[in-house]
Order: sequence, then structure tokens, then C-alpha cells
Amino acid sequence: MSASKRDLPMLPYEYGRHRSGSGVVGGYLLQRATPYLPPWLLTVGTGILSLPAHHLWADSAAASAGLTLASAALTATTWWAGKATTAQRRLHSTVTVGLATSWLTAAALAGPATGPLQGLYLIGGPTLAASWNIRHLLRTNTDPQNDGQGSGGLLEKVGLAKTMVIGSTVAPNKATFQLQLPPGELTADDVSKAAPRLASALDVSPTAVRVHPDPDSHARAQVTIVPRDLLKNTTPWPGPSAPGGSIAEPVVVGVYEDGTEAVLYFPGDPAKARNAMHLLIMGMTGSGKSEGALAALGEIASRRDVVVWASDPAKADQTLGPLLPALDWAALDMPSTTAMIEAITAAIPARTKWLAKYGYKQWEPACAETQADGSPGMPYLVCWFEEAAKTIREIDEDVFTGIGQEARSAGISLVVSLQRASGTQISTDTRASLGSSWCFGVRGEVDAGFALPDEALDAGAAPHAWRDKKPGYNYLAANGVPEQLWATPARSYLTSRDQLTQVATAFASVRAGVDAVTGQAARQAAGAAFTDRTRSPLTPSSPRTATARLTEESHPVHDIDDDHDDVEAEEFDGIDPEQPLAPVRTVLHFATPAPGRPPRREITTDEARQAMTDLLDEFEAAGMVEVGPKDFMDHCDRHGRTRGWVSGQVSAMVLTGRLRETDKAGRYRIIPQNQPVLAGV
Ligand SMILES: Nc1ncnc2c1ncn2[C@@H]1O[C@H](COP(=O)(O)OP(=O)(O)OP(=O)(O)O)[C@@H](O)[C@H]1O
Repeated sequence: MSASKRDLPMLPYEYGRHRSGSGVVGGYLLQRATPYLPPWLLTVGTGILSLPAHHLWADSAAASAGLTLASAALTATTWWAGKATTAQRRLHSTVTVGLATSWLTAAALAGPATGPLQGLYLIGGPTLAASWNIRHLLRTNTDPQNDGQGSGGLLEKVGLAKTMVIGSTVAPNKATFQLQLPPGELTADDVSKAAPRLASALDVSPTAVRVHPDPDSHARAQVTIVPRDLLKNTTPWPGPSAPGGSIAEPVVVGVYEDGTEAVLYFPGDPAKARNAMHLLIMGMTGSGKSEGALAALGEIASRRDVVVWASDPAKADQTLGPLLPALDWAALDMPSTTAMIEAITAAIPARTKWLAKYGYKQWEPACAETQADGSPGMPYLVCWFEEAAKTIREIDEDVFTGIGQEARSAGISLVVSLQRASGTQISTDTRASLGSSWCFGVRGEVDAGFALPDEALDAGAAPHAWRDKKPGYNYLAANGVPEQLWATPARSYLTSRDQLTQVATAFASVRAGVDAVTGQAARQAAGAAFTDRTRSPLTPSSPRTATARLTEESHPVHDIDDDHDDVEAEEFDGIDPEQPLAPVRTVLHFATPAPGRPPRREITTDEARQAMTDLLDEFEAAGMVEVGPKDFMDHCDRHGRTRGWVSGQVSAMVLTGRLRETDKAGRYRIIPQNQPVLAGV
């Protein structure tokens, strides 16, 4: 009888289809008793066989020797043949054969009823038969963990015979099993191949079964089963995870099925051996790519040290709309997308040179701060290409290849979003340079292979099971995401237009503007397409002036306001405004202002900017040729701002052509005002 039949006994009603009354009960009992009958039949058969054997060989010396030899040979053969089975079964079989053949030899020579032989038969025969019945009974209902035959049943049915479950943990909606495969017969790859059959046998979705090979042994694997889909309910975006924080902190884009956060890491981190991320976003139409992108961009827009250049030549502002005010450059048609790519290509060497000059191996949050020599910092740059298939089609199939290969070392992350990353849509070189993938539902298994690495697919990732029926479901196989999670389904947050508008507005004063190095390179490469790039007005309540087209003058570099620069923002970290204030211990008395001296007035941001412009004019009129943030700080009573703010304004002056960088760090040459803006380039 096959193992599957043994483990799935037929139920009485199945017999009842063709029989009735006592026939049903009799048939059922016979069916249940059949596996237990063979030992009893053999016992009876041995007893019956002893009668003719005694009749033939009672007085034969030759038969005596022959029977004894046959008995020993049969016993030895049983022991030898039992090598492949468990020690317990081998011993049980050998003892049974040894006792049965010994009794038969003695009964044949002396007669079955002679001396103790009759008693031995009547007691020993049933005992041995019953011992085999007990064994069978225990094996059928055994705990798979302890069954030397492997867990049989289910595992055998899905093609993993002789596999043993050597450990398990069971949580309310998650069961994890450690499998020991028969060495030399099965590998962890076989478990991956069996995953769909396991899902079918357990009657769960294909994405509910995941396989993780043991990195130390190819004969071991872990199988995780999550029967209930906990991502069914849409999770609204809970808002920025690190408001005013650095882009180096995780960008939270959704949740995994166990409620933990699904995160992306943009800059690299040498301490964790993590590279800067280039990301491929893939999913069929309606799978939730754009919403996922908005969740990520909403997070990025709330960080202080990152600039976003985004392109969507296909849908213009349909997707990016609410976030436009938070983007330094939004290329919403093909010509400006082309210019953006040229600008990025030019910015890579300029940024890399800047990083090398200040001793950075790669971008880190300190790069965005004012440098030791007073030079303004350089924020991280995220270049986001929505509907990238159109860009590739209309510019060049390798348009992203060079950027992908070189941008990482320049503090730039490239994000390319398309529906199908097949060879006809994106070159293999570009695909290879985008190391991370964020895969939403896809049309078929082949498409899944375009987006996800083999490790994720082998572990059970099946985005084709979702297609566009489960929007927002995704797999993240990205830098910094542990490989164990690559095949774990996540669901991206769903953002509302209001939330995104609020983020774009509320963090306007925190967000960095493009730095002078990147800006200058972009201006050289893209000219007016960059300097006159379309910006979107903020809502009237926003701190920025609402103008449809901002020029460099009115959109200062490092526009880290204004009234709350990032240094000040950091000072509030860890302070809970709900907590009552600590009791007053010391009272400081300030001198009363001198009579007749007017109280100091807070100046507005526009006034502070004007003060900077006036100062530069004065420096120029006084014959100064070079200036730096330090010169402006010496007159801080005029603008009343911190060094970080002043550095940002100096960068803005570089970008507008009023100042030009020199070989000396933190020193800038004054360009006479009547010279054309681009003269200094
Ligand atoms: N995380 C999510 N949770 C719930 N619903 C979602 C989620 N993401 C997307 N959706 C729903 O799916 C719809 C389609 O999503 P989206 O526009 O992002 O798809 P897409 O992959 O960008 O499609 P296309 O390629 O056609 O632009 C959305 O309008 C929204 O209703």
C-alpha cells in the first residue's frame, strides 16, 4: 500500500457509495484491519509449514544441517538488507526472522508439539506479530519530528520523501519548519521546487509558502508557511517616519505581513557593508507602482539633506502632482527628461571630485553639512524616473547604463520604474547596474524573473500570483534588506493627496536645495533647461513665495530656512512637548536694556537675503576680489542667521553666477554684476 493511501485512510461514507447496511461496516473494518494482518498470517503460515517439514525431515541429519544453515543465512541477510533502514527497524526485523527460522528448524526436526516448542509458538508467535502491529500503529500516527522514516505523508506527497522535520516554531499565523533532507538525494533546491505543491497540498496561496536554504548546508532548508493573508487591508501612510531627519535613515514604504516596516536605504553605509542603492521598480499596470513611489517620495520629501530630480514623460504631473513643490526638478516631458539625464551625467564627476576633495569615500550625512573650511555641503541626490520605458525608447536603450554604473560613488541614487524589465525594454547592462528591485504584481512567472533575483524566486517569491488583483503588494529585494525578507510579501502604504501636499509644504523650510557643485554641472550640461526648470508653487500657507517659475535667485540653494535651520531642528530631538516642564531651580537676571536703545527687531528671511546681497555689493565696492562665508558671518548682526544658512546663500550666489568657486576651499571670486550670468562658467 502506498504511503499516501496509508496516511489518508478512506472514510466509511466512501465505501457507502456502493454498499449498504452491514456490508458497509464489514468493508470498513476489513479496510482498517488489512495493514495489520500480514504478521499474523506469517505466524500462522510458519506453524502450518512446520507440520510437513517435520514429516519430511524428522530423522534427516542433512536436513538438520541444511535448515540450521538456511536459518542463519536468512537472519544474516535480514541484518544486511536492513542497512538502509533505521537501526530500530533493522534490529526488529533481524530478531523476528532469527526467532521464526530458529523455531521452524527446531519444529521441523523435533516436531512442533515437542517440549517447549508448542508453548513457544503460542506465546512467541502472537507476541512477534503484535509487536509489528504496534510498530505500524505508531508509525501511522507518529510525530514526524521523531520518525526515522522522515515525515512521510505530506512531504512524501510533494516529492520530499525521507525528509525529516528537525525543528519547528508555530506562531498564531506563521509556522516555520527546519527540514533535514536525505543527504545526497535531495537538496534545498528541491524544496524550492516543491513549494508550489506544498502550497497546493496545504490549500494556501502560492505566496504563503517560503523556502530559505541553509547557507551552511545544502541538505537543510527552512520552510515558512503563513496561511492567512494579513496584508488584505490597505494600510494608510502613517506620515513621515523621520521628519527633518537624514536620507541616511531608513525610508519606510510599507509593512510586511507580520506588521514590521518595509524599508529602503538610499545612501550606502560602509560600516554595514552596504552600497548606495539603485532601484528598479517593476509591476504591471495597476499593480501599485506609482502609489509605492509616492509613499517613498513622501518620506524623502520630509528629509533635510536630499534633493530629488524626478521625471515622468508619460503621465506628466498626474502621478507626481502633489509632490511637485518638493522636487528640485520635475521633468514632465521628453525634452526636459533628456536635459535631466545630461545634467546627471555631468553632475557625477563634479560630485565625485567634491567628495574626494573633502576626503569622503562615499556620501554620508556629514557631506550635507558645512565643511570644516566653511564650504557649503552637498546634499544627497535621488534621480527618480517614472515610466522609464518611454525614456529608454525615445533616448537610447543604454541611457541609464552609465549613470547606473557611476552614480553610486557620487552620492546619487537612480530609481527606474517600468512595467516590464524585459530585454526589449531595458538593456541587460542597465538591468545589471540597478542592484535592487521593488517588484509589484506582474503578468507571469517570466516577468517575475526580470525583476527579482533567483534567490528571491527560489525562496518562493511569486509576484505573478498577484498580477493587478492585489495592488500595492510587493517584494523588496534591495540593498540593506535581509535576504530572508526578499520573498516575504509587503504592502506599500497608500498616501492621500492631502498628506503629500502637507509634507511638501510643511518641510519646505527643512529641505535642502541643490548645491553649487551639482547645480553648476547641471547648468553647464543642460543650460536653460536647468536654470529655468519648472518648479511648482507651494500652497499660499507655505513659507516659500508662491511663484510658478522660480529662478535661482528666488530659490536659494540650501534653503534650510530661514528661521529654523537644521541645527536648531536637531536641538529639539528627543523633547516631548507633552511633558510638563521641570521645576525652576535657578533664576537668571538680565540687565535691563540701556535707556534710549531700541529693542532688537527680528528680521525676516527676505530682509536677511537682501542683507547678504547688500554685503556682497559692499565687499565688491571696497575692492575685495574674493569672499567666503566667514566674511558674511563677520557681519551677522546684519542678517542675523547661522553659519549653515549663510553657506547656503553663498552657494546660491555661486549658482546664479554672482560668485565663482576658486581653488581655495571656502573662497569665492566675486563676478562683477554687469557680466552675463553664464560668464563665470
Ligand atoms: N498600497 C496600496 N493599497 C491599496 N490600494 C492600492 C495600493 N497601491 C495602489 N492601490 C490601488 O491600485 C490603483 C493602481 O495603482 P497605481 O496607479 O499605483 O498602479 P501602477 O502600477 O502605477 O499602474 P500604471 O503602470 O498603470 O501607472 C490605485 O489607484 C489604488 O486604488
